[in-house]
Amino acid sequence: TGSSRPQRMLKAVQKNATKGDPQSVISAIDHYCRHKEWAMNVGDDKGLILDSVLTEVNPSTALELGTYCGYSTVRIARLLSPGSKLFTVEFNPAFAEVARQIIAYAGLQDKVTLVEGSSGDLIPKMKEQFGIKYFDFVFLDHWKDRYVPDTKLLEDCGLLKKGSVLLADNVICPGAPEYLKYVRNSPRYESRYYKSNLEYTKVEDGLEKSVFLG
Ligand SMILES: Nc1ncnc2c1ncn2CCOCCNC(=O)c1cc(-c2ccc(F)cc2)cc(O)c1O
Ligand SMILES: [Mg+2]
Repeated sequence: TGSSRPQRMLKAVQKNATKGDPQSVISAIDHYCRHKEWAMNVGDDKGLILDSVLTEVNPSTALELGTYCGYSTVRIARLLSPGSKLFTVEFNPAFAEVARQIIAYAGLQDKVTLVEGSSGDLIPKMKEQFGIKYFDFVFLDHWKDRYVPDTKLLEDCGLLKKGSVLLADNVICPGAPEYLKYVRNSPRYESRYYKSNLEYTKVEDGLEKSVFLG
C-alpha cells in the first residue's frame, strides 16, 4: 500500500521546512498543496483572515474542531501569547497522527493539545477533563453539518462567554447554510462574512466570524 496524501504532505514539510520554524511549515504545506497535490487546509488566502481575527481576539484558550493535518493548528498556535493554549479535536486517527508530527516539527507541541474523537462526544467532557472554563476563540473546520449542533453544545455546556468568537471555515464551499442561518438570525450572535476563496483555487469561499453576546 502506498502513502496517503497526509503522509506525502508530512514528507514535504520534513523536506522543505525548518524544524522549529512555524512559518516555514505553513509555506511548505501551501507550496505543496498549490503545486503538487490539493488538500483541505484552510490555505494561505483564508489563512491571512484567520491570522488577523486570531490576533485581534488574542485568546487564552482556543478550540479547533477538525485538525486534519494540523495546518490551521500551526497557524493559530504560532500566534498565541505565552501561556495560552489551543485544543484541537480530530476524528480520524490517521489525520491525527500526521498532525501531531507536523505540530511537533513546527515546535508548537507545548501550546497544543490534540484530542482524538468526535466533537459531539468530546465537547461535553472538555470542562472536567481539561479544567477549561471558557473558549475565547473557536475555529470550526470539521464536518459542515456538525457546525450547528456543536455550536449549540458549546453554548449548553457553558463553554462560551460574552465576547467569545466563533470563526467558521467553508461557509460557501462546501457550504454550511444551516450554520449561516443559525448565527445570522440568532440575537445571541453578531455575525460577519469575510469573502475569500476555497484553498488553492479561484472558487469562492469565505469565513464567518460570529461574536457570542452572552
Ligand atoms: N472531531 C471531529 N468531529 C466530527 N467530525 C470530524 C472531526 N474531525 C474531523 N471530522 C471529519 C471532517 O473533517 C474534515 C472536514 N473538512 C472538510 O470536509 C473540508 C472540505 C473541503 C472541500 C472538499 C472538496 C471540495 F471539492 C471542496 C472543498 C474544504 C475544506 O476546507 C474542508 O474543511
Ligand atoms: Mg476547511
